[in-house]
Amino acid sequence: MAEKQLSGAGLRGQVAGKTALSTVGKSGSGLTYRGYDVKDLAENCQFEEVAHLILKGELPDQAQLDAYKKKLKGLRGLPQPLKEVLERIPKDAHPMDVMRTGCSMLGNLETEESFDQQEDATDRLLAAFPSIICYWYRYSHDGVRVETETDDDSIGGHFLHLLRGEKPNALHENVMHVSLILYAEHEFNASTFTARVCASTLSDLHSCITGAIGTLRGPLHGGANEAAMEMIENFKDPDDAEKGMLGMLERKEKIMGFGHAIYRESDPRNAIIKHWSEKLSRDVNGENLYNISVRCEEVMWREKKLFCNADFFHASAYHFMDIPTKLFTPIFVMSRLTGWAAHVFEQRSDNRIIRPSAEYTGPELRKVTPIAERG
Ligand SMILES: CC(=O)SCCNC(=O)CCNC(=O)[C@H](O)C(C)(C)COP(=O)(O)OP(=O)(O)OC[C@H]1O[C@@H](n2cnc3c(N)ncnc32)[C@H](O)[C@@H]1OP(=O)(O)O
Ligand SMILES: O=C([O-])CC(=O)C(=O)O
Repeated sequence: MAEKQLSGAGLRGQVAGKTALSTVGKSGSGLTYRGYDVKDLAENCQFEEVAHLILKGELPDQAQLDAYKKKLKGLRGLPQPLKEVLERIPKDAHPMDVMRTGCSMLGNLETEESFDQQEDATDRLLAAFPSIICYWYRYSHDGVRVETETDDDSIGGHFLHLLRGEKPNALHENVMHVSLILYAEHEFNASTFTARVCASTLSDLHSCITGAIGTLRGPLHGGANEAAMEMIENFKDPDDAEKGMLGMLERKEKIMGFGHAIYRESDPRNAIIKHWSEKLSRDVNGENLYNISVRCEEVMWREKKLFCNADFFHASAYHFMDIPTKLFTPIFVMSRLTGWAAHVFEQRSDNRIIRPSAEYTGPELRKVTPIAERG
């Protein structure tokens, strides 16, 4: 893959630190986690294997995977004070705000007292995030206090089970593995950089992750999958989508789910999730929405040479699994936690406080005028 010329505002193209965790947009492979191509991982691994790779350095063998899953299963329960906080968050709150509060509250109840607790604190969050979002969602929307300690085999299965009140089928659990793998890690993206800046002050893990959640929430980053869904569900058919997209382009509107800060001609995660979106569409008679999405992709490439990023076909894939649109970005959190935390560990292991300089554009040095003489 050709590398994009990176320069200009937004720190684009500037190396802000070192990482051994992933490569993005490098020749030979679009995206690697610790040397493995994301396509290879998505085809051959479960998400828990990839979480182990990112957080602990290597893919697990079978015994290690079984032990890791057992550990995570045992960490799904929520403390009563956290449940009480979740019950007080209104139904119309944004689920990303619920995630942010849930993470922060857990940091009060189970504070990371020293850095040697960092892996356990991360595993706890990994197991608890689906419980947090579903506990709030089911309580606020259905009046149900769900039992979060399920025996589901996987994090994605646990999430879908709590959300729907019944175990997911194999296809849906498999797509969750793929999706969580695709979203797990992405070098110095905005939310990860937030986590690293926070870590560089020697702050605690929950603060780093809470800040990262807030950064991921925006529509230019993780929030794009929700924004893409809101756009495509308003189109009647592919021709209507083409007309709508052309209008948006003419009005110079940003179209969510397209473009990327680093990739130039494709996001390697797109083809993978697109494949699964198509498969899911056939399962639920969702061909029209899938075809609308494909037409959007064609129009954006033809008109602007802009391609779908990881978020665009995630919208239809999640929709076909009957996941409410506002829960799309919290799924990203459940996955990206692995990348964020691994970057926090990496920052801590070789730390210097991150403190860049600014180019000053304000007034020259001046004297304070006494208040009575101002105005
Ligand atoms: C998992 C993720 O977080 S992936 C990213 C998710 N975000 C989105 O999908 C939001 C929509 N996309 C965007 O806003 C941008 O493409 C970003 C934020 C992802 C990257 O921003 P940048 O690095 O500034 O983009 P880039 O330099 O490639 O932009 C080139 C030009 O294309 C335009 N452009 C880029 N993306 C889009 C888009 N989605 N719709 C319309 N125009 C776009 C830019 O406005 C810019 O035009 P200009 O030169 O006239 O100002
Ligand atoms: O790298 C980025 O800027 C955004 C992105 O795709 C991600 O975080 O997955």
